[in-house]
Amino acid sequence: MTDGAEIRLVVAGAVMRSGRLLLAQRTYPPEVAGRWELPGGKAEPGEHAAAALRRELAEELGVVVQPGSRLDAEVDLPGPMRLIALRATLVSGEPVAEEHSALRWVDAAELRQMAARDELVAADTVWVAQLCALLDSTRP
Ligand SMILES: Nc1nc2c([nH]c(=O)n2[C@H]2C[C@H](O)[C@@H](COP(=O)(O)OP(=O)(O)OP(=O)(O)O)O2)c(=O)[nH]1
Repeated sequence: MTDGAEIRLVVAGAVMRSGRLLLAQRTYPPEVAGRWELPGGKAEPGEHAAAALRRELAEELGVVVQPGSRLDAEVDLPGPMRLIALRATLVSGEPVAEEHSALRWVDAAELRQMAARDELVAADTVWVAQLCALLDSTRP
């Protein structure tokens, strides 16, 4: 238990298209700057995960997404925060890095390679196996 501080929910989006996953490169804080993550952000108090993801991806990437099912793992982060990820489908718009330094679409092999090279935000490595399986099953 903590000192009673509320645990803040962080919702990340696994946006997949044609066997590729959208990754975004963080610009801050310094300890994770340059590493790649699933785009997303903190839910407002009382905000549902899907609504938070729609809002964050509109703000960060300028797109409309349809949130879907949750990835298996969740991660407790300092703060305290709890990180979850939802699959998401692009409904309209093409992602633009409004708040990240870069975006890239990776296939399963590239995602595995980035994880092996320690290029991902540490917490996100819990999803690599599941994401690779999903990417391989949706490859065109
Ligand atoms: N968005 C996102 N955040 C992640 C991931 N993995 C991970 O450890 N985090 C951490 C980094 C941050 O400490 C926290 C989310 O912060 P954020 O900076 O994305 O949140 P936000 O968009 O609401 O930003 P802010 O207004 O608080 O600056 O969760 C991930 O895949 N996506």
